[in-house]
Amino acid sequence: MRACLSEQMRCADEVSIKEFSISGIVLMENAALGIVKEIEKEIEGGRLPKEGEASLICGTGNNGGDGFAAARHLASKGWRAVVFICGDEKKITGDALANLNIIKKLGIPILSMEDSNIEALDIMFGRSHMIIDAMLGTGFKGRLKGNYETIVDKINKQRKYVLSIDSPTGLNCDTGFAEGSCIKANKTVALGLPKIGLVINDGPYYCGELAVCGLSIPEQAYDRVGISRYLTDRDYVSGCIKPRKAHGYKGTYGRILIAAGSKGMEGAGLLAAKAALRSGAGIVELAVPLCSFDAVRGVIPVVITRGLTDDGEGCLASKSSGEIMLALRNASVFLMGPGLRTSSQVKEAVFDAAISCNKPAIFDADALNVISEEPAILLQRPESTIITPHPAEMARLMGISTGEVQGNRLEAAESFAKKYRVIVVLKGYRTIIASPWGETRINPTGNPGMGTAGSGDVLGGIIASFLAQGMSPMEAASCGAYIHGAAGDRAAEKYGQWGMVASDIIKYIPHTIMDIGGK
Ligand SMILES: NC(=O)C1=CN([C@@H]2O[C@H](COP(=O)(O)OP(=O)(O)OC[C@H]3O[C@@H](n4cnc5c(N)ncnc54)[C@H](OP(=O)(O)O)[C@@H]3O)[C@@H](O)[C@H]2O)[C@@H](O)CC1
Ligand SMILES: Nc1ncnc2c1ncn2[C@@H]1O[C@H](COP(=O)(O)OP(=O)(O)O)[C@@H](O)[C@H]1O
Ligand SMILES: [K+]
Repeated sequence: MRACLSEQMRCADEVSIKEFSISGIVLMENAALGIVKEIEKEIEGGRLPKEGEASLICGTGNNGGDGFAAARHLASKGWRAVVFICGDEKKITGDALANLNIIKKLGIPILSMEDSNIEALDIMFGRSHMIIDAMLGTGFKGRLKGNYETIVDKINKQRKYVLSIDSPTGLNCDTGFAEGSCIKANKTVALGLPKIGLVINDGPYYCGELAVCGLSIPEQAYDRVGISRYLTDRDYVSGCIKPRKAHGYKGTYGRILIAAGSKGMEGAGLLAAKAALRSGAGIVELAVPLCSFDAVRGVIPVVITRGLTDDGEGCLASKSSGEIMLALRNASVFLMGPGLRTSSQVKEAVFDAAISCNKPAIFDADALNVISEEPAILLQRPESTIITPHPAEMARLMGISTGEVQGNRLEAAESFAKKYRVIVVLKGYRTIIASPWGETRINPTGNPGMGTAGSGDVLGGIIASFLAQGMSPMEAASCGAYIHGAAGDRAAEKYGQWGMVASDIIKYIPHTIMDIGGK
């Protein structure tokens, strides 16, 4: 599913209205119908009563207009709808005014949020079964002005069921951050497309459950605006996970070479190897420094192991790159980095391999730490490249602070992907997958329990596996992140976020893939 900036949504609305003649009032009516449909789902789920009192807090823009129209539909379904207008009623124009005039004629109670009424709000809200936040949507800028902040705080204090229309008021729906007070909704009904800020950073916290009402805006309108950011969903992933061919054999599903590990860090490569096999790779070969060879040989009987020349101090020697190149002749995909450490010899080995490896490659962990000394090396890669940095590794690669990366994760991933022509998988809450050609995907799965040693190694293995089985690099990175997170969510259900470890994520990869449609 696509996700967009508020400005892009405004353009798509405009294209629908002007080029496809879907008038604004139709879009607003569709919004109201979509909102009421989502409320009915809550009633079916027992989270709301069938009828009751609904307070609709409406702003003076079109977000408020959606609220006026929703009040009419709720009233027709037996709800006692009470509309509160925030701000100067004289500012209401166009479709919003048309809907306000209708509810006035219908006799739906309308109260102005004059300062004098504010103190009475606690009592009014206290009576409601549901509060609908139709104050501000994509037109909101900066920090809440006037009495909005007080109203938002009062609504949050009520702990009533709150449904936000299009975006929780106070949330910057482009960045996913709130500068001041912000509605904490139970459910947010995004109109048209979900705005990016609803799905990254603090957005999901404020939105609660996210539902999307398409408003009947045609895909062509989004194409016209050039919206190329997506929220990866189940349908996308199941479309990429193809049934295995009846005549397939292990060679059909790729051979992965993993170069990983150093003395005492043997687990990283093993986790990646096992994750790759559990997600369908045909053959996995794990190459480690000779000094680590005994620690990995035979640990996973189905993994081929190989020793590479070490530097006598527990890490890869620079000349191991020649041996890696030899091993790569039979491989279809290369994964390098987990647990390598960062000596100067490791750096040479990584740089040689990066330049010479003419197979699709994934660089992770310490491979990225050494590449961050000269990221331009990535431009010399002869084949497609995926990098999987966590925020601190991304910061090192970009020469900025981790805070700067986290403050603008989309921009960080997208700019690096374009500059160095690689697919960036910027890990963490809502992993971002950015491509050099402008397509970006946001991953919705995963949980804080995945902040556990080795979890990233598992991700590298899954992505390598999908790549080896024929997915495009962008598909492999996006589906890899999705399956990794979804398997992590299952692991958290079983062991809890506190108790789960990286190997638990691997345990749930097969079931997760089966659930998505893989046989
Ligand atoms: N055809 C369409 O386009 C469709 C649009 N749709 C709906 O319209 C919504 C967008 O509508 P919109 O553009 O009217 O903006 P909206 O979110 O109502 O806010 C405008 C108001 O915000 C105010 N304001 C701004 N910053 C503020 C602050 N910091 N603190 C306080 N106030 C602030 C600003 O006041 P001003 O700054 O002008 O004084 C102005 O009054 C969209 O989210 C969706 O719900 C759907 O119905 C589908 C069809
Ligand atoms: N709060 C979270 N929500 C979702 N995923 C998370 C969260 N915290 C961590 N993860 C995921 O866990 C993995 C951690 O990777 P990484 O930091 O490289 O760990 P390690 O180096 O120990 O293997 C990443 O895939 C990341 O996206
Ligand atoms: K809103």
